[in-house]
Amino acid sequence: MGAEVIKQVVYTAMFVVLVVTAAVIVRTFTVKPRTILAPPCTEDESGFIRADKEMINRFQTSLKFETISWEPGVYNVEELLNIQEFIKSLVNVPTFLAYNLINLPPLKKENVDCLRVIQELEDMKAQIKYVSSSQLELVNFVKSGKAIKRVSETSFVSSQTDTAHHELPDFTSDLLDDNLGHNPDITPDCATDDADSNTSLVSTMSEEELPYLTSNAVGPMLNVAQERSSVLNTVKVKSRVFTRTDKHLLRDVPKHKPYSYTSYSYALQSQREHNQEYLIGSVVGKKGLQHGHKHSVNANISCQSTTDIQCRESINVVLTAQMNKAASTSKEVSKMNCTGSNVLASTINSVADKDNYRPIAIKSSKILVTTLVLLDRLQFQLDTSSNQFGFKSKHAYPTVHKSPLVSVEVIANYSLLYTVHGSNSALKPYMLTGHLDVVPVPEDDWDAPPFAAEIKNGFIYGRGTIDDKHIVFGILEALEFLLKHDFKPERTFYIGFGHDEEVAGEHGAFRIAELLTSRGIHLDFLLDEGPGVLSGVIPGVSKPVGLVGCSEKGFVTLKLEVSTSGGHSSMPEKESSIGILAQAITRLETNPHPSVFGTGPEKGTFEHLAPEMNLPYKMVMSNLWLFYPLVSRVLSWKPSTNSIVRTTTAVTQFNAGIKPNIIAPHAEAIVNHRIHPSETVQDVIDFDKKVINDDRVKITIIQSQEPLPVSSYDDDVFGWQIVKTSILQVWGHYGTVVAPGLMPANTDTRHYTEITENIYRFSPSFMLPEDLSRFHGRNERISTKNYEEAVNFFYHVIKNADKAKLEPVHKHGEEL
Ligand SMILES: CCCCCCCC/C=C\CCCCCCCC(=O)N[C@@H](CC(N)=O)C(=O)O
Repeated sequence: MGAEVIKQVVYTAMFVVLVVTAAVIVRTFTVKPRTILAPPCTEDESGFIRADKEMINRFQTSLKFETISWEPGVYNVEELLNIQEFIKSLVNVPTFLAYNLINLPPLKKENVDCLRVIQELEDMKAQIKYVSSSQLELVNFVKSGKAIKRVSETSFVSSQTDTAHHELPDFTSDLLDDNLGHNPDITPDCATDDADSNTSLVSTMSEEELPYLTSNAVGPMLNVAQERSSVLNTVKVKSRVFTRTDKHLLRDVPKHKPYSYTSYSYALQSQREHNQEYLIGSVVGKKGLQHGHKHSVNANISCQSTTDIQCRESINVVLTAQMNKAASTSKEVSKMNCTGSNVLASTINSVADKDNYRPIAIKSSKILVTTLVLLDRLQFQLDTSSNQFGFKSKHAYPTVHKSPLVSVEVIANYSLLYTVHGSNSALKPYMLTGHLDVVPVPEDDWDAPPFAAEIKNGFIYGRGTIDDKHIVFGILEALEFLLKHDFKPERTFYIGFGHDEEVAGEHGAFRIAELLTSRGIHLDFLLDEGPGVLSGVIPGVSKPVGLVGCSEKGFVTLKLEVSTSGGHSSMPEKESSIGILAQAITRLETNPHPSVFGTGPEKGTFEHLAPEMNLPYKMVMSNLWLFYPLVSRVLSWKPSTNSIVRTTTAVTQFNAGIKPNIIAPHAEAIVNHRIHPSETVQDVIDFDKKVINDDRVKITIIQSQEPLPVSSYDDDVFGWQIVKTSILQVWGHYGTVVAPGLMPANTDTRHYTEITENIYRFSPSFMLPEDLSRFHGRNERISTKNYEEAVNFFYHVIKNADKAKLEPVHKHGEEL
């Protein structure tokens, strides 16, 4: 009886194995490539867009500009004076960015949304927690007269002195009378009084001291910065006072206008004697007199310290003080249009010429980057309806910018929205997006300088080459070519270039999406940056894979903190804050989030690629129902493939301790998770808490974003097919196959989920495994050939998407 049962079990098991094996074999040999439905472009319509010298040159020029939006504004004062000239010299540089810098229309006060500016100022105050105490500190400095005294005591060397002393504004008085920026009684007339008291104050100063007085907004700033810095070295401060800045920096006020300006810019630079660290501060101010009434004095102060972040904070305090003042004059809005705007306008006018209010973001070998996130917060709404950009004839893409079919809007001061008007309003519009900003270069040990756009062995090196200026300029080149060849689209499409994607797009893409939503626009599909054409990256596939992100991982950034009593290092407790936190971090790293492979769009990746794989892989990948655990394990080995298998954990910052013999009472770390689409932010936190299992570790959320929805990659979905077909048109001759996938990083697409269900992420970059680390890393580059392919890719997208519907091209489609 027992033997009979065993026999039955063995037979059953053999039968099961046989059936499974048969199923695996059948499946392996019957999988077929997916259908392409979208119509390819015909050669005669297109020709091929050849990347000639000019096209490459336009792209190279774009790489010499850096637009970063994530650090507080920092100017290299030494070079400020060159900028105006530099900008002028750019007028004929045929680049899109040059147009951005040069040809924006002048600020029109009547178009400034005052209430919004003021609201933004208020928001800003709320965000900057340390402001009130530091501001008080500054004001007290000034009130006690310490500031001036201290500045005078420091060994200043004046390189230039101003000859028109009696006209110098006193920024200190602004700070004082402003009463921390909350005095609602401040009016333009108060500014008149300020100016008078300045004069008397000035008259008590000796000739030599004058420059220091005029820098008295910087003086306390430096003092605060120095006080906060724990370095006790003597600081030698070199004062450089620029003469009347209308000569150097500011515009000449047209004589016929019934107002006049006196404008000033002062800069201080200090150099620590031994370690060559620099502290640079600048004050830019403007006093306006209009119709006999003096307007307020405004100042903007910026500072850079190579070593002391506190310094920058203190400078922001002063800037905020000025802004607070502006906000407090809201009563006067109607009279003065918008005082908040004046603060900014004075800043802007100080570095740009007459017709430009736009801040400058340039980096070349000569000019240092300036970044203006503080200004970003104050978003002017410009009236661009007249489309009066002065760049048209000079611009690199004149046809695009002249075409009656194209309108351009500046969004949130820096971002751009192009509308290419189609003739058939029955066709649902689509959108192409990219971003203008780049990430900084933390180290410059590149094979070629990161902002020189040098070509070496056929590759253009530069920050932004693959992230993401090739998209911005690829789209513009393709559109220029098409319009030149009389292309008149039937389907309307939008092109959105955000300016702050690298910091989550909360100003640029967010506002573009908001605007489109307010216009009731719903898109058929949207295409943004994403993975690319990957060769040798996906295991088992020898052909290049055009991987299109159909979803995007979410993220949560957590702060982990441990606080203990600290104390003398000679009598330590058994555990320290650092030790406890380190243990928590170790637990997180040694207990990765579980594999959820196969529950998101990565399943589609392998379903699409299985038919293209070599036999063993083909067998495994076309039978994921059986081999999930094995595949998941193999994919976990490499960071790039591991990123699609699970929610990842990256410990990105760790801070604790100040001195070798002090036990750090406080330790904190930042952990950045990228969340797989089948999980949520809460799942991740719950998991972490369980793994850490220590109540002494306080966990707070810094920022989070749920994973984005999965867009359809069915054969009958228009957008998917457009992207797929266009990839094959450009890279098909390499035997490229297209597959849907999961975008492991984030893009601007998070802001567009309300206006379309079909979001695809694909960068027209040909990538080998070693190229993946070039994103945000060293030696970012693109081959000139690849750039040409990028342009042609967008050419095909625009042509393909202009068709009304999909038509089958291959008949052999079969579901897996
Ligand atoms: C079997 C499939 C293997 C899949 C391999 C994945 C290969 C991925 C290839 C390229 C990834 C491209 C990553 C570019 C990221 C650019 C976007 C970015 O950096 N975003 C930032 C900022 C933001 N928008 O939040 C980010 O932190 O994610």
